[in-house]
Formats: sequence, structure tokens, C-alpha cells
Amino acid sequence: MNEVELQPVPNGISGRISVPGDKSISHRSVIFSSLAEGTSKISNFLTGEDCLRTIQAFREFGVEIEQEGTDVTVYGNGLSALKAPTNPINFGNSGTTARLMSGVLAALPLFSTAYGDPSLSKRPMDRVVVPLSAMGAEVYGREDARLLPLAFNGKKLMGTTIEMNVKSAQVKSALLLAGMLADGETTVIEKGTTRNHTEMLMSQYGVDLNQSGNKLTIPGNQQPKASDLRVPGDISSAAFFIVAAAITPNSELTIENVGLNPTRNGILTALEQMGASIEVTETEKIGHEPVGKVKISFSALKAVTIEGDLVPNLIDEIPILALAATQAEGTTVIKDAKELKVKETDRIEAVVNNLNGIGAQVEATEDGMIIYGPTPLSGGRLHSYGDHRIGMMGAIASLISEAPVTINDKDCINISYPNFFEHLEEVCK
Ligand SMILES: O=C(O)C1=C[C@@H](OP(=O)(O)O)[C@@H](O)[C@H](O)C1
Ligand SMILES: C=C(OP(=O)(O)O)C(=O)O
Repeated sequence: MNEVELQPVPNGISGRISVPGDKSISHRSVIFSSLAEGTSKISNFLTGEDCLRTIQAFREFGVEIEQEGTDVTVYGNGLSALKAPTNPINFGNSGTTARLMSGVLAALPLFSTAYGDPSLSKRPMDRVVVPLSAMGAEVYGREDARLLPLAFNGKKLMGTTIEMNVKSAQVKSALLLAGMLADGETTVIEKGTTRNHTEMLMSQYGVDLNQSGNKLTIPGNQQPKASDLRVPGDISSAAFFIVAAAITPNSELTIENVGLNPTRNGILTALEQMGASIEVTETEKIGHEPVGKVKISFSALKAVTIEGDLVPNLIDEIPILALAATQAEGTTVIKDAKELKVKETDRIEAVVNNLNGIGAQVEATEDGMIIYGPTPLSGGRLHSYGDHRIGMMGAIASLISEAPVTINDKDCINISYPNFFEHLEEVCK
């Protein structure tokens, strides 16, 4: 059965875990390695379903990619060796695959088509299609190419200047990838800082890129060079266990191998502001990415306001942060987070309905939510809506609930954290 009943853990959680590879970096590592000339060996690759979609997409273009567990070898033969796929490409549930690959597919001189699962088929693609069209891209799809399936009449694009109207690393990355392949120079002006893994990896794969404040300029007609890479652990996955230890009495947990990129670590900032007992130690740099360990123990939390520039820095962590806020003293306000409505599900609605359903007091707003705390959680049934981050939020809620929590569609967690339940069992021992 694809549902699971999880018990409260009155004695707390403890131990040491090392979270799986970063989802954003795993996707990008396959993209750059597949476009590169030469062999790239990637280790600690995230074997979540989303990243496997990106591997499969490049296989459709004729790239040989071997995957054995978290080790991936990509035999790149350069851009000129890529072949038009004979089948439509399945992006599955993965927004990152869909947006980043759109930048590539529009800019390669090959025809291709792509589709997604029911959730992805509802998510906006015009955010990449419109700026790509300004570079000359020919992309067709439902509602003026706002929605998948899409057809790409790929061709040489022309560099231009694009001012982004959404704070999105996926859009920025799609445009930088298209710019890398286009004629001339492409300038992308960001509306605010978003995760910068694409920029970091461009440097690693020998791609020129100039940054001045929020302005990124990339010369065209560039061929990435193969590179080996170890993927740091995913802070977005670590966030579930970080919050678990922060809200479950008698807990102390160390999470190792966590990526600490400053454009991704907003969850740590937010928890520090909430008064969590948290110790962060940077232990190494993998390429340009800082990596370290996070030690976290239970403590009383206080309410906080999450808004503005902090939001893109913790966008995927808002569901689990909302759970933490149900245990904080006072009123937590999350705003400027409208983007949550166009994720795997409407995450404002999914978080509010689920947390209220197990005894919390949360109100939805236009661009976020208001959480009144602290409230005891009663337990009960939680609907993941097929969204991995909602499912994991529910699983962590079970630790502090008065009665068990049942989560439907637990398998959706495989999208980003395939061994989540093993880690949960390990820390609950
Ligand atoms: O670039 C990326 O790897 C991602 C960017 C974010 O999306 P947006 O670019 O839509 O904000 C994030 O929610 C997603 O999980 C991964
Ligand atoms: C929003 C997410 O991913 P994507 O956009 O790649 O589907 C996520 O992982 O929370």
C-alpha cells in the first residue's frame, strides 16, 4: 500500500546522518556533462526520480550515461554529436528538468518534443518560453506554449538582454544555458538573488560568464569542458531533519555533508532567528560550494517574519518551516512567497489544509501564510497531493503529534529523497 502510518517519538531523535546529493546540482551536473566534450564522473549524484529524468532526457539525445547508484559517468561527445530524439522526452514531475532543458532544447539545432506528469503539465512554462522567444526560439505548446507538452523547433538563438520578471533560478539557468549556445552575448538581469549553482558550475565546466551585481553576461557559442564532480548533500533534504530535531523534545542530531551555499541556506538563518539551538561548521569546499555539518538540538522557538530576499533562499523549505512555526511562540508571518502556488502542488493550500487538519492554526494569505503558535498537533491523516515536500513535512509532524499520522502516496518522496524513511527510522532508534 502506498501509505504509511508514523508514530510519535516521545524520546526524541538522535544520531548522525548524511543527506543525499543536492537536487539542483545533480540536474546541472548531468546537463553540463552531457553538453561537454569528454568523460565526466559525478559522485554522490541524487538518485531521486527528478534527477533521473534529466539523465533520461540526455540519453534520448544519444548521450551515453552510466549510472550505478550515486555514481554517474557521462561520456560527452560535444554539442555536434547530439541527435534529435525519436521519442517525446518525459520530464516527469520535475520543474527543474523542464525549465533548464527548455533553454537547451530551444538553442540546439534539433527538433524535440517534451511532456510531463499531470502536476508538471499544470506548471507555467511561459516564464522560460517568453524570454527564450526574445532570443528567437520557436517553441509551441498549449495556451501559447504556457503549458507542456511543448515542441521545440530548436535553432541557433541570438543573444539579447533579458530583464527577468520572476525570482527564479530555473528561469535564470534556462537563459544562461541558451545564452551559452547562442550567437552573440546574452545578458540576464535578475530581480533578486536566487540559487547560483549554474553560475558556479559554469566556472567548473570551463564556461565563461561575467557577473556584476544582479547582471549576468555570457558570451555565446561556448562548448563546456568535461569535469569530475562530487555533489554536496542537499540542504533542502537536510531541512526536514534539522526541523525534526528542533521541534522534537529530547533531540540532538548531527547532519553531515550539507551544502551551505549562501544562496540556499535561508532555512538556517530562519531557524537561528527563531532561537533554535543550531551549530553550523563549514568543513570543506567542493568546487565553489561550501559544505559542512549542522548540529541541532531541541529548544523553545519563537515566531518570525519570513519575507523579501530571504524567500528565494528557502523557497522549498517553507512547508517544513511552517511546521516548525506551529511550535513557535507567537505569530509567524510568511509573505512574498506567491511562487509556492506553482510548485508541484499549490503549497500554500497544501500546507495550510494539512497542518490545520492535524490541529495547527494556520491561515492562507495571497502570498504566504500566517501561523499561530504554539499549538499541540493531534495527528491524523495527511494528504501529500503527490508533492514530496508535503509528504516529508507530514512525516516529521508525526514525531510530535499526540496520535499517529498517516500519509497517503508516500512514494512521491522518492522524487527528491529516496532513502528518507531509512534515515527517519535510523534517527528514531
Ligand atoms: O533551479 C533549481 O534547481 C530550483 C529552483 C527553485 O525553483 P524556481 O526557480 O521556480 O524558484 C526550486 O523551487 C526548485 O526546487 C529547484
Ligand atoms: C519545486 C521543486 O522542484 P521542481 O521545481 O524541480 O519540480 C522542489 O523540489 O521542491
